[in-house]
Amino acid sequence: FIMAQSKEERILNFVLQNAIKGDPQSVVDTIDKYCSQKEWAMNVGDEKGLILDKILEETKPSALLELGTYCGYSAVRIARLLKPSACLLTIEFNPDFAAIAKQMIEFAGVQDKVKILEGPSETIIPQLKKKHEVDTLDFVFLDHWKDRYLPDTILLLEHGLLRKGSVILADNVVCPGAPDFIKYIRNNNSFECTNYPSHVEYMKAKDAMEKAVFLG
Ligand SMILES: Nc1ncnc2c1ncn2[C@@H]1O[C@H](Cn2cc(CNC(=O)c3cc([N+](=O)[O-])cc(O)c3O)nn2)[C@@H](O)[C@H]1O
Ligand SMILES: [Mg+2]
Repeated sequence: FIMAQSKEERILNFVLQNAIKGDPQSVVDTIDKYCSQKEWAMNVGDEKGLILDKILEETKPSALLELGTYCGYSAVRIARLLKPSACLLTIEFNPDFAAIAKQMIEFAGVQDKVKILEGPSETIIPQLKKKHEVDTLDFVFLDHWKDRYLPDTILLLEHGLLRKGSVILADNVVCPGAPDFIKYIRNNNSFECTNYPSHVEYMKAKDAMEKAVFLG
């Protein structure tokens, strides 16, 4: 019985049945279509997605980290813009969501540029250098629990994962908001911050993204 599935399974099935296999743009557009017309879901979405695209095109990153894979919308959106040698590591602790994201990423054909790391960010970030052969990160996308933005940013610093020029981009700094992260990052002279006003995905409510460039 179709409604017995989870919302995330319905999103994946809609993509498998309506998007073009191997075409990441069609996967992104199809998720946006479903989530704006049928069931809202917490993807970064098309409006904030264009801001993400622009910052990626300016940064041209090779080593990327995303916190909070969910259904894989932003992993596909990011990977579609990466050069062949670039690699996005994305951390997800919910095994059901990780399984859905894996299928979404493979259907889009970007699996060679994306690696899903299953587990909580607080456990995996300290393992990135030794276990996942990361040197430093060029780009970090924060889109997981909002009260983890600050502690995980501090973990990235403590583990030497940021270098001069590393870009951190945080979703939802207005709604739901990440006030402790914003207070810290805007008052820390080692970061140069820029705010990008926008709206909550698929809604009229105000939201924003914050870019913080590490100055070393
Ligand atoms: N410490 C963590 N480590 C690994 N994965 C995590 C962690 N915290 C959450 N996740 C995963 O992030 C995914 C997405 N996620 C993000 C959030 C928090 N984000 C929001 O609540 C949110 C809420 C709205 N909203 O209410 O309008 C809009 C947005 O864009 C949002 O990101 N909750 N789950 C989920 O799959 C979850 O398992
Ligand atoms: Mg978000």
